Amino acid sequence: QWQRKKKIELHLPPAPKGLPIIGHIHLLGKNPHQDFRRLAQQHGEIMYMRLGSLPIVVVSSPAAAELVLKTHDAVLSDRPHYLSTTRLTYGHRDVIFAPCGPYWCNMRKLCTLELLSGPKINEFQPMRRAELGLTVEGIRRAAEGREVVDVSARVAELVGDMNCLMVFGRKFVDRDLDEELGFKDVIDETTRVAAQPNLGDYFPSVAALDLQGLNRRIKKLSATFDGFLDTIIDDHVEKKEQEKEKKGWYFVDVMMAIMESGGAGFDFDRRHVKAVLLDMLIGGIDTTATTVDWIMSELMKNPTVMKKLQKEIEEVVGLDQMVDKSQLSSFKYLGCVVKESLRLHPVAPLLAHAAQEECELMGYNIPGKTHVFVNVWAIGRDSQVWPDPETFFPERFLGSNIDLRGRDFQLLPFGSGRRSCPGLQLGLMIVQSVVAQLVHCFDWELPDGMLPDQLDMSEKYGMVISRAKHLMAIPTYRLNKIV
Ligand code: HEM
Repeated sequence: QWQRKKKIELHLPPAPKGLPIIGHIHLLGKNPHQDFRRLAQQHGEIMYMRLGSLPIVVVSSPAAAELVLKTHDAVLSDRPHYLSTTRLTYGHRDVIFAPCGPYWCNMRKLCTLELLSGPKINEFQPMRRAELGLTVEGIRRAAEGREVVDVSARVAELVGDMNCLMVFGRKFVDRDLDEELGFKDVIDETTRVAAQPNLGDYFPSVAALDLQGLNRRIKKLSATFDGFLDTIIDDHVEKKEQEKEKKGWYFVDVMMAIMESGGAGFDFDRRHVKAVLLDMLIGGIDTTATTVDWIMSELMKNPTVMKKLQKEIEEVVGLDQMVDKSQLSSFKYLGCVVKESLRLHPVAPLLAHAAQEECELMGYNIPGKTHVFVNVWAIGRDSQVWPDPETFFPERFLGSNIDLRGRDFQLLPFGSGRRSCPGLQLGLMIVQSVVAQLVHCFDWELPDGMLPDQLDMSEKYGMVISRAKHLMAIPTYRLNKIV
């Protein structure tokens, strides 16, 4: 009776009309971020919905985002837990899905210190430069034969290699992870399956039936990763035995050393190591590669912007050499292009948070454990926030001090607050250097006489929103000599 009374007293945010039992599930299709935006246009910047038995709140304005990510950050920075993420993360022993608390806080600090800090990022700069050089050379050869290049696949491979070299100290070929699917394909498939609405999450009583077969698929994928990570860890243990005196430590070694020392100060076994390593793979590769993919797509769709960017880089670098990392900070227009692309294509369109306990938001009651989504995708396309929002126009950022690091709530591609992306510096640096190099070293043309405005920009929903179709283009080498 007390609970019923409490329910009646709750002043919940406005909600679309729901149905008995299923609530609002029927209102969501293949692209929930787009559906949430459409619904928010009718019901407002803060909206309450129920997916089966699961209460959710969606916010879709900079002011509401600030309340979630700054004002009420302490209460709203838990993560939603789903059947898929629970399995993939060894029961939330990672960083991305770990509940707020000492474990999450310590692991996040550790990842920042050992992999994502400025000095660590610099340590791996020569490796990243060499990998970029290999990719440019591969594309240059394709250009000689006027081949159509799968830009999406090349970028994914490059970013995957860079990331694996930093985390594991070696690269992998496709079949190292799965006999049939490629490395990036398995990561892609995982983020896609994990993001698919699972009836078992909405109706826990039918979870065991696995009506959509999603639990089976995620079980198979997590077994693939588990075997892969076990092999890597075993290799490192063996290598350490043989090369005791050698330094050359990679992130995996640091994790293993903490585990073996027993001095973490919190529970830390092989499952924790694997969960965190998986975060660095899934959190680092797909996000960065997809960001580059969207930027290259927008540049090919907008040839005048491409030319202007090439000119900016050429004026500093000339046409006799590749771009050097030290030159990146002088490319103001490149910064605008990156921001503008992330405004239209934030790779994580919904920041997924959860309420640790009941709180008040914009005068409404938010019950404890409610999932709170910040629709960054909708904010980036809101005409009240951005003039002519659907147009790709990097110049809107010239002379503006709107930043993408989480200070300005109209542009949140890396989130904001205590759950914001710890890989921002690394991710942004890789994005800028890859785009600068691809644009500087090559002219790009769409295949089969396709005109720029015919390029299909459809999205494919997942934990990361990627292009529905790979970006294909014909490169022409534009430097004066082979570098
Ligand atoms: C362009 C590249 C990247 C983008 C756009 C991006 C974006 C994001 C976003 C939007 C979040 C969630 C923020 C929130 O919930 O408020 C996040 C979290 C996270 N990202 Fe990134 N990210 C990128 C690169 C990376 C890289 C390179 C790594 C590491 C190798 C990384 C590791 C993480 C981790 C561990 C979290 C979870 C943080 C936590 O829950 O405490 N990210 N990222």
